[in-house]
Amino acid sequence: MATAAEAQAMRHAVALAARGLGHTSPNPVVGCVVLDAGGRVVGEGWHQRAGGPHAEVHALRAAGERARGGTAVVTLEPCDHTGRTGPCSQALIAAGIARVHYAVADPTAQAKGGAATLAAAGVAVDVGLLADEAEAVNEPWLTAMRRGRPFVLWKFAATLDGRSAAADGTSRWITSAESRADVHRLRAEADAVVVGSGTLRADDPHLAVRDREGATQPLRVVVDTGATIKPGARVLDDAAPTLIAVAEDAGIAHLPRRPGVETVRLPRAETGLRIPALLAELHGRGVRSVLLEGGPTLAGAFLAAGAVDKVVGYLAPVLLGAGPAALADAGITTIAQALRLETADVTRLGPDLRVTAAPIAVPATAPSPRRTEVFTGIVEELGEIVAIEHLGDASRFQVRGPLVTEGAKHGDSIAVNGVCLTVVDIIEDAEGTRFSADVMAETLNRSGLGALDIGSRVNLERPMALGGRLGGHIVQGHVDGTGAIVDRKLSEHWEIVKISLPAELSRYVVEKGSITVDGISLTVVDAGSDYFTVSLIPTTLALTTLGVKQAGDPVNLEVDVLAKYVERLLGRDNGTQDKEATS
Ligand SMILES: NC(=O)C1=CN([C@@H]2O[C@H](COP(=O)(O)OP(=O)(O)OC[C@H]3O[C@@H](n4cnc5c(N)ncnc54)[C@H](OP(=O)(O)O)[C@@H]3O)[C@@H](O)[C@H]2O)C=CC1
Ligand SMILES: Nc1c(N[C@@H]2O[C@H](COP(=O)(O)O)[C@@H](O)[C@H]2O)[nH]c(=O)[nH]c1=O
Repeated sequence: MATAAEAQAMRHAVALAARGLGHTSPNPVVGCVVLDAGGRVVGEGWHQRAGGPHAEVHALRAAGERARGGTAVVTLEPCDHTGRTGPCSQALIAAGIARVHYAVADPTAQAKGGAATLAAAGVAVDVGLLADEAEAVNEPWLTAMRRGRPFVLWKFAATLDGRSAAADGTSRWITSAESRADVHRLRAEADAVVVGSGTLRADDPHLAVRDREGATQPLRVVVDTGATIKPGARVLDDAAPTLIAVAEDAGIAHLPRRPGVETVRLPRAETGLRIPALLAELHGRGVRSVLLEGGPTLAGAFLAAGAVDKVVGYLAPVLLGAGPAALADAGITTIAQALRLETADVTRLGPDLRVTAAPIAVPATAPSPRRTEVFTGIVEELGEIVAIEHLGDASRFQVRGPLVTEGAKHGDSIAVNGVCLTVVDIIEDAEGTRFSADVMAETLNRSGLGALDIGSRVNLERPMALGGRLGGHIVQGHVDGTGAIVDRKLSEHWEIVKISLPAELSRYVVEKGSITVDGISLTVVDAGSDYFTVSLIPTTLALTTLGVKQAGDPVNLEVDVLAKYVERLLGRDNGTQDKEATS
């Protein structure tokens, strides 16, 4: 339990952290307040710039000897590593701090562990004080660390009838001076401001921060597949650095070559450049937060890629009646696919309204309203879990699987150990291409996915394509239950594996029938009331999880859907059928 003084100190620490916004990338913003043994504030500080002292060091310096026996209140778990500065955990121990309250755990493998080091040194450690506030101030950095790509805030300015420009393409200005000044605050807090080539041509935008003293200028990024930018474009001046993203085959001889202006070649998508590749490039350059300033076409592509974390719309009491909408095609064709947002804030700015909202996370393992996928149980690739992030009672898995990830996009399905998951993100960087997918608590509990760890191998299969071969049998990717490997017996050419079977599933399992084990379509050799056996050929052993799983390891089971239909048609299911399936 925190005292009132500690809670007040944390509130102040969050405000201190906010002072670093826009200056600390690629580091987080962090605030710290030190209380002496009597609960009086004796030091405070915040991380002011990357490479500079951390918040704890500033606060401890200010407190001096008064820190001994006192409490440090800090918005993020103190770091445990030596980077450009020493570990804060050691600094706190050396200063004689007796208790540490930190609000949010550090999600990075490099820095986390400070809490454990402090506890091992006898410091009392508490986590979670004002965690929501501390999460909010560090949202861009935390999102970037958790998702492996920069946080993206899409900003647009629109008339009350939803237009972002007039019919002739002019759009200056729809919103008021107050709103536009607020946009410069957003630019100052962002590491990069991004626009598409359409906006570049229509507006010749400048994209730098203006009228904000001490602001760190963001990287100006133009997404210009064909390198159409004119040498005299305003973004090419020296007010801020500029990155021109072009296609791998674009001619760039005419582009200016001077300090502050860089060109990067990226792979093409169906339209324009690949958004995940753009974000990976920016992430690699230390960009943790992107302000996407449009226009409507590029914003649609970001949304379709699942790459918008927050939206801020400035709505002006203006009508145009014609002209481009604030958002162009985002891959949504029917109302069931509408991207629903949760409004976080509505503020009046002069005559305008500023609405801030975030996409509502749809549990990715919920039945899709859009389609029913069909798998065949022929595993395409043995993938690997490379990260697991805990999001409340759900988990976000990052899975390495270059084959199934190729050409995949946000919203696609991939069966992971026989569980149909929806791709949230495609992540491309030096570590290779991965996809991330969310798994609800219910699925974690009811399938073997909850037992997976970083490094676990997983069977991966994309849904069957129209006209593809049905190599195995019809697999839905809806796990009915879990069994466990009972034993494995080697024979000369194959291995007989015995797997335990939950009692409620045994009626669907018959000799020579089909069953899906961890997403693999297999033929049942022998079926008992609480077990079945399958024989595995060397190829299956080499290419799937069943080659490595040992006695006691859990496996996901999906019984043959035909058996369920037969049972229902014969009226023998007592209405219980399939209610237990996980997804
Ligand atoms: N009110 C507001 O907030 C804003 C209004 N506007 C207005 O919007 C209009 C311009 O909008 P628009 O033409 O949609 O321009 P965009 O800025 O959205 O640029 C679209 C272009 O970006 C390029 N691009 C690169 N990669 C991709 C990708 N993956 N997906 C889609 N496009 C990609 C494409 O051209 P290519 O591949 O050839 O490079 C595409 O045509 C102007 O009238 C401007 O005034 C613009 C911004 C904000
Ligand atoms: N029209 C419009 C906006 N347009 C956005 O501002 C960009 C111009 O930036 P700059 O050249 O730096 O002033 C332009 O390209 C587009 O992205 N923004 C707004 O807040 N309100 C508006 O009414």
